[in-house]
Amino acid sequence: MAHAEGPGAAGSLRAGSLESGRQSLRAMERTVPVSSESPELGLRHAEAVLGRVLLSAEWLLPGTQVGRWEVMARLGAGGYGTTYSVRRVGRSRGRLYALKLSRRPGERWFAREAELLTRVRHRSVVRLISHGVWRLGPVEHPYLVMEYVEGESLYVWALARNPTARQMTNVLVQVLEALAAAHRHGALHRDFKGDNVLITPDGRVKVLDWGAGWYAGAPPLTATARLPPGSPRYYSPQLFMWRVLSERRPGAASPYTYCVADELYAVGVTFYRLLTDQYPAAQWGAPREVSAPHGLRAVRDLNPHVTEGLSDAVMRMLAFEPERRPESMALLAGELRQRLADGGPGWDAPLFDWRERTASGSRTTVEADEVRGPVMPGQEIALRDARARHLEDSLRLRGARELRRRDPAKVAAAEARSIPALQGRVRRGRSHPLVWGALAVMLVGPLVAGLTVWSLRRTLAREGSPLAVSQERVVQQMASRSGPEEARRSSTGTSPPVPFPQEKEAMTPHSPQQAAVIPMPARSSTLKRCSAAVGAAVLTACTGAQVRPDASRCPAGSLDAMRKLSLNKGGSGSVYTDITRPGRGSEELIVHDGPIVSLVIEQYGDLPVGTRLYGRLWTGEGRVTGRYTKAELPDGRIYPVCFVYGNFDGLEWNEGSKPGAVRMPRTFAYTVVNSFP
Ligand SMILES: Nc1ncnc2c1ncn2[C@@H]1O[C@H](COP(=O)(O)OP(=O)(O)OP(=O)(O)O)[C@@H](O)[C@H]1O
Repeated sequence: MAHAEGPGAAGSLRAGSLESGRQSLRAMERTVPVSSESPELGLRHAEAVLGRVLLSAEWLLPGTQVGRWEVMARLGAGGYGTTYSVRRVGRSRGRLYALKLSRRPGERWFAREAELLTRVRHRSVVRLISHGVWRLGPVEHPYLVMEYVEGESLYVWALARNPTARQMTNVLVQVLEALAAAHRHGALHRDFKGDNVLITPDGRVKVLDWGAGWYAGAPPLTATARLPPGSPRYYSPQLFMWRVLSERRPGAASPYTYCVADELYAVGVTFYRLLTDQYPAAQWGAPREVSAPHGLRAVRDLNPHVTEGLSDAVMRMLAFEPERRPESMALLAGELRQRLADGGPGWDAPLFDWRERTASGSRTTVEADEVRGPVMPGQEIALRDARARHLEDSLRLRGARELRRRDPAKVAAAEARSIPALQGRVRRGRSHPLVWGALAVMLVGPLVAGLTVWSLRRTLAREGSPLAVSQERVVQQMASRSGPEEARRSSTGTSPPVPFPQEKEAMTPHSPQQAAVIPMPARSSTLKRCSAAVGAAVLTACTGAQVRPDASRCPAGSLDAMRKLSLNKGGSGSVYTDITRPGRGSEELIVHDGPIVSLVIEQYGDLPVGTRLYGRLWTGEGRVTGRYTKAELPDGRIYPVCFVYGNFDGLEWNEGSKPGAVRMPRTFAYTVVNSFP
């Protein structure tokens, strides 16, 4: 249950919080611009502005107490307030919550949001814990305390993950179910967009920001507003035209009655953008053309990777006439669930092509979060705010430049970032086998599909398949719209993990017997296909069972590289055996002879979670042995390494294995060696 905390209970700025604020001076020195290069002077300057900074509801220092809540960090600011992560006072290791503090006193949106969140309880709607008013001097700022959602906004998630149609549809279904729950309670969100949805590392949806919402009998948000709140890009054609009319003839039109059909349209706009990287064009009148029954280009026209079922659902939400949109969110959710259950392989391919890897020198650098520089006393907050906004704008612009293609390294890094969160959940005993399933699917789903699609397209393109040519053309058309730089890039997707020269050597079997089994140098078209592809299906079709390789030296430079990475002989860490094979950690995996790409899921030395290990497996003689010769870190750095799969002796076959198709645990380990045994 959510609790209301009155001004009395909320309390005001306490001596304790001032004290803890002082203790945070060094931290503040990092975040508040200082006017001196000397740390001591900087500290004094920071102390001088401490009072001013503490007095802003927009920039509370860690340690500040708001009612029963202690501020940990600032999460971000929106149109009406600032959100902080908080803990209950006195519970330094307790659970995190999100506290949204109103910028202005007596903000009505907060009461509206609290009321809506109290009415709408659903697993995909952020949970309200408590609400109250924080007194800062004579001013009262309303605040809400909500469950803390560890996750990314829907747009960020989609850009960083390159999800499949199935994953995207799962998200859409959860969104529809959350909004349907609100509709059942006679409430509307009225500001639905991708920025107001968080996706947790295990793929769960939380719809946020209900302050603009509506329920029967809700008091007006402002005395004069006749226009429903929300973002114009997400307005339905009816709402858009009403707005144009009311601007031309103020006072002539009666207030707009926002309804479920408008909310459906906003969901349609969000998913149109997610699936095509662009907003739908504004619809000014009912479409007449048969070829474009909605007056919009269909999602599948713009992005052929979107399945028909998903494209169709989004286009129906965007129908010009409200009565042609789905009857209810719940019905559409049910329909999509059914489509998912019946779905074919198209549902499991990533929605966007992979970007060709750029040279490491051309990688963009990430700007530091800090905002530094000289500042006039008294201007700290305004300047800081302006700089933070500028930083956000440039990050957004950079995001926009990444249209159309997704970067496999970024996807791997994003996936690696969510592993600790999921592991934390497992450790806290709140895990469910499904979590691991979801993790595995999220980890490897996009990669398997991306790599397999890449390999197939590459192979087809080489052989001049008409399908490849036509897909290529569509992709080029899409790329050319996304900017000159993007258009210049080749459209063949990510580069394969081609072995280093030394890697090739370490992987090439030395005994004549082995050489007979794998005709490596042969250049038949089938073998070319094999060597280009990482997709497991292609690989396994091409390679046969082999025996254990001979002992050999480590790849050149690997010993130095491993020293640099603090990787000592005998040390080990856990890996997902094959990043191209999704599934639960507890499930078995069939491995075959040939190249393998594993994903590090446990840090050892300076080899972080999310590192990709490139190597080779051999399955002969009742044991699986493997060697890794290249490590690609999530930040794109590549090192030669000398690891064995499992330990020095490899791993005995599990029951039911046969040469060339051996049952193995899906998660296993690597061991650092100084020569291959
Ligand atoms: N319950 C929550 N758990 C974790 N993070 C949250 C939570 N609620 C909000 N946030 C994050 O806090 C930041 C600020 O959110 P806030 O709702 O204040 O503004 P906004 O959504 O960015 O803007 P606006 O409200 O104007 O649409 C966002 O990055 C948001 O993702």
